[in-house]
Amino acid sequence: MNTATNLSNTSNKIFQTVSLQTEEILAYTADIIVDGFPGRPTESSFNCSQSTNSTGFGNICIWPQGSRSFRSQDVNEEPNRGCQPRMRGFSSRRNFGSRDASENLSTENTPREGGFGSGRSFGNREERTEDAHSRSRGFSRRGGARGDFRGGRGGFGPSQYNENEQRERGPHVGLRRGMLGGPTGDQEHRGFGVRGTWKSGVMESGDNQGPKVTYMPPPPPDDEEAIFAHYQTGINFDKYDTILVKVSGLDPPPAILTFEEANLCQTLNKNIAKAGYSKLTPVQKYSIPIILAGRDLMACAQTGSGKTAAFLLPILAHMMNDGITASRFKEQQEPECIIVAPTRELINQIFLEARKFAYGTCIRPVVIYGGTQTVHSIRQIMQGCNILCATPGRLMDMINKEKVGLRKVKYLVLDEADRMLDMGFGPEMKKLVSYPSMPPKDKRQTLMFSATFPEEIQRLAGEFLKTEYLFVVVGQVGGACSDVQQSILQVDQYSKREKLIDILLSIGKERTMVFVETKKKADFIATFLCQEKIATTSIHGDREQREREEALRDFRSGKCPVLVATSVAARGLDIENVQHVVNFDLPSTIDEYVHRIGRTGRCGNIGKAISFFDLKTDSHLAEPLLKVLSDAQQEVPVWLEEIAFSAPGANFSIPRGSIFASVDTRKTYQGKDGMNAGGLNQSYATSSADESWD
Ligand SMILES: Nc1ncnc2c1ncn2[C@@H]1O[C@H](COP(=O)(O)OP(=O)(O)OP(=O)(O)O)[C@@H](O)[C@H]1O
Repeated sequence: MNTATNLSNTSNKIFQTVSLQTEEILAYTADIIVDGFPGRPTESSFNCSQSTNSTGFGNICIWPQGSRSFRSQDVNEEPNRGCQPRMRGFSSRRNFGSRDASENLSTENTPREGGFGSGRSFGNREERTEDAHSRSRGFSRRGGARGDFRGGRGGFGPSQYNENEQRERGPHVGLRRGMLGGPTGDQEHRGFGVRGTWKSGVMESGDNQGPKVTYMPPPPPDDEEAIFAHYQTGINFDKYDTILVKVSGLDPPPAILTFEEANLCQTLNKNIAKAGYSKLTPVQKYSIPIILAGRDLMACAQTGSGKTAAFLLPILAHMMNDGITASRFKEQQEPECIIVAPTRELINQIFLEARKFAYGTCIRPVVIYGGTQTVHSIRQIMQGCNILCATPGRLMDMINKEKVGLRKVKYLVLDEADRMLDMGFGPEMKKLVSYPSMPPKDKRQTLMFSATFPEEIQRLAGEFLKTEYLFVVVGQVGGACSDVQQSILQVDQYSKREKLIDILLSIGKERTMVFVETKKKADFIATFLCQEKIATTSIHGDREQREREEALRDFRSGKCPVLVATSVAARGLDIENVQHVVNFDLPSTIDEYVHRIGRTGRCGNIGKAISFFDLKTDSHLAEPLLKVLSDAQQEVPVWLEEIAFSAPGANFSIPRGSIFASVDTRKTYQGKDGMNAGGLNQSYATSSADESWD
């Protein structure tokens, strides 16, 4: 209660918030003294490198024992304190500076569920806000030493904090109340009105708008060995062949069984071999011929099953066949292919894949994303660009600056398409496809990939695709990868940290991603783990891009085998050897759960996912969790079953499609006379499948 009392002296408003959440706050924070969350000293400002080197804890730092609580005005003073792990445990200090606490409260008070317009509906739409983030970071710097608290950058006002925090909390639920669909498109105004940094649907680049982002990502290594570095497929790779594949839509071309059947050019075949690919995965067997045939495609396949190559290879093959010449230095580039993805790290990864497969050709892929210097993006583009890999905010910025022309776009790829079309990014995507110079859908090929595809999104996606698009489903739409052994443990908020430590100690040095619900908590938990001498780093949307990339490098290299992450790292990231995922907090939606646990068990390798289920907050997930577990042939705890069955409105007789669209929604929504029924529901099994579709 001391915490609450202190806070009440500061602000009644805050106090009210505290009163509601005191228990939770105490559970997380009362016995932790950390370095002024949400920020913590950067290495440069706090000389953390010493601590980093000596502890091997990456870029996580702990305040020394005896430091007082953090308040924003401390910013200028902290650099002299140094940075080292405390010697004692976590129990001694409960002294929270008011602002610090108010931020904690903002975090914990953010509702788990929120509808349209609640803020929740922005999900982790990190990209749209990239420059807004950057600007606020920049402003905070003015008040302190360069590179000081990142925590300052988001501002301390609870409302702003909440907004940032909510963005990171995974997919919103607002979508279900209708999103892109409005004919007037005024959702954009609704969606963006909350922030003053969005004009005409395009994020201001930062020019004349406060301090600019100066980060220039280092160029990736360009020696052949680095370009083609890959990890081994796992023991279950061949089991992919037993998964049922369903293709719906008119006249789908037959699947191919081998790379040779794709008739790719020699250079591409060489690159495929150097990448260590000898056998197609199911999504590749079906998607490659469909894309080669010039068809639009929506494809849904489990995490880690090779969706990236499934679209890159046929696009590259087309481009090679078309005899695309190297684009020359020009003020404005007109790429033939645009690929968009929701997070910076993911788009960078896709770019690296594109670079790998395009190696030795004159096709030039380029990547641009937020959190980096705009001029750097412009420079990259101007040097020539055939395939533009971009996050939405930066892409729209470059289009508006006339650095990217859309006239020649033949291929538009939405990776993590359900995320790209939901409330967070949907308006930008709609803007992109309705841009005057963007070829209409019948003049371009539009391709969408994800492991999850809620029905509402499928319907929205239809607007972007030609009517006769094909829909490929490998396994169950929204199904978890069966190579991930899933366990659900009942753990309440107060016991989570202790349980996490137990798990991590038993895991040893195996690479583990720990997902939490908020950016703030990511910092808390990462610091807590460092304090416990577990080398940990963190990634979330409040970290500077440089720090995010450094965190990923440290995690990939094994320097920090534990990565605490928000949903920003839930989708797409393909990191070798991630053996465990821990959902310290369960996400708010089942789809997000599927993506998170899919960071392990990739490409036929096996992995484990442990999730803490808190009865107070996670009961709404019991039913969909039960379905995901049973579909993936996982053990379902009896208690989970009981909760699921006792949940109000629980109804296990509902068809799966109402939660997991196991059918093409065109069938559901267009009725018998819509899409030719003869063209729908062709089911295929790649081999020996003895299961049937439900
Ligand atoms: N045919 C193949 N043979 C060997 N390795 C492959 C093959 N296809 C893909 N891979 C590798 O499998 C890993 C996972 O692929 P990828 O990242 O494309 O999966 P994904 O389906 O997009 O996953 P997510 O849903 O998480 O985004 C990558 O390391 C990729 O290089």
